Amino acid sequence: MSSFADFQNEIYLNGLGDVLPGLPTDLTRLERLARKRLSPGAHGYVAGSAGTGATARANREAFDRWRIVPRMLRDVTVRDLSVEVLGASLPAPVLLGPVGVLSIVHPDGELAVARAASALNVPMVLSSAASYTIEEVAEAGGEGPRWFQLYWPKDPEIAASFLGRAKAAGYTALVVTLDTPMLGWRPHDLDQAYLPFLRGIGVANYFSDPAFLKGIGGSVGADRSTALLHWAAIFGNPAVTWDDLGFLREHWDGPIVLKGIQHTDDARRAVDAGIDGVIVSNHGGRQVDGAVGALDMLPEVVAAVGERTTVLFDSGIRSGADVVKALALGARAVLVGRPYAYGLGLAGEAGVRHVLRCLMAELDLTMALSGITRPADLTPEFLRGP
Ligand SMILES: Cc1cc2nc3c(=O)[nH]c(=O)nc-3n(C[C@H](O)[C@H](O)[C@H](O)COP(=O)(O)O)c2cc1C
Ligand SMILES: CC(C)CC(=O)C(=O)O
Repeated sequence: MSSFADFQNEIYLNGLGDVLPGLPTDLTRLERLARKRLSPGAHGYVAGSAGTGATARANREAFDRWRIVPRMLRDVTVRDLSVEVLGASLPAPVLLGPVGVLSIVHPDGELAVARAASALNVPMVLSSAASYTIEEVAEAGGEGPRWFQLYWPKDPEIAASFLGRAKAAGYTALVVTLDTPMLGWRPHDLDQAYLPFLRGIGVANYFSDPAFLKGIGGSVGADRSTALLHWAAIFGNPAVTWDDLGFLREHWDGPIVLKGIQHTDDARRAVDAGIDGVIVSNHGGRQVDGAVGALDMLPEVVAAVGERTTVLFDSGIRSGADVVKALALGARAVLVGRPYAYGLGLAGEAGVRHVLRCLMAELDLTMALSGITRPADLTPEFLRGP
């Protein structure tokens, strides 16, 4: 695709329904449609956030406080959205972030996401808590780029086994999520008594893992309750500290990225420990209620470690303009979460492609109309801020 915005002309010429699965092109409207179409339990799980929702709101408010200041007469005919991230070239500064349990919104779950990502050559970050296994998703994604996200389990043998499986299945980078050693307080799910795992969704990697099975006598068994209880016991590891990062290096020889960094000191420690990148993220506001908006911390983290490491960002991205803002504040690329889960829920693989194409086309147009032709040229000077 020479210009992502050609997509806009395709829509004008052929009509939305001929080019897209008939879904809204504004991802906030897509979100509202998903609320109507998904089951209350699944919608509540995806849309929900921690406590009163203050952090999720703070994520959006942080974006609203920054405004783009477009520049004129800068020849924006030819644009190139590609960026290099951890040694790989991406078609645009956008990745599909790790979202687990996706078969709650569509039976094809992560398989459909892998196909959509592969079609656009966008990296998909596969969650440890996916509904399909590391190997199944790799096969669905074919030659497409893929990263693996680790939820650091209590049992180091399971962690090592996951990393070995991911490596063997062609996942190139490792994302280690630090902000979820346990689930946050999520009233949406508590009130509906809805937790995907207890319904056996999101445990595919565990139930197919020799190290996990060893802990329950070799197999899951017809009554899955023993296996599920064991899963709940080993899923998160609240005891890990900075001293344990060496374990990751011992078992993973590719790039390692820490997800959930919000404080500059943590970012510095990560870099001092030889980590290849950080994701400034508060898990989309799903973990700590009353936390700072993720975008509010991005400039500080970039100032602290931006010259020494790759800084990525997620939490609250809903439009191409949001991507422009995060990039101008120093992120190399962004990850999206809920929007593509809604696309998946509404239209399967085509819905995920829809979300990616809309986001990239809008990013391309917003850059062009702001006088920018390459992501690397985006600097804080293009923003007016708090
Ligand atoms: C339904 C759902 C499941 C998620 N599962 C994971 C996961 O398995 N691993 C992980 O690191 N983050 C997970 N996340 C967090 C996302 O990776 C990401 O940080 C967040 O969704 C970004 O915010 P956004 O939804 O506003 O784009 C999940 C988010 C949602 C909404
Ligand atoms: C396995 C989970 C903890 C999934 C997750 O990260 C989330 O629901 O936010």
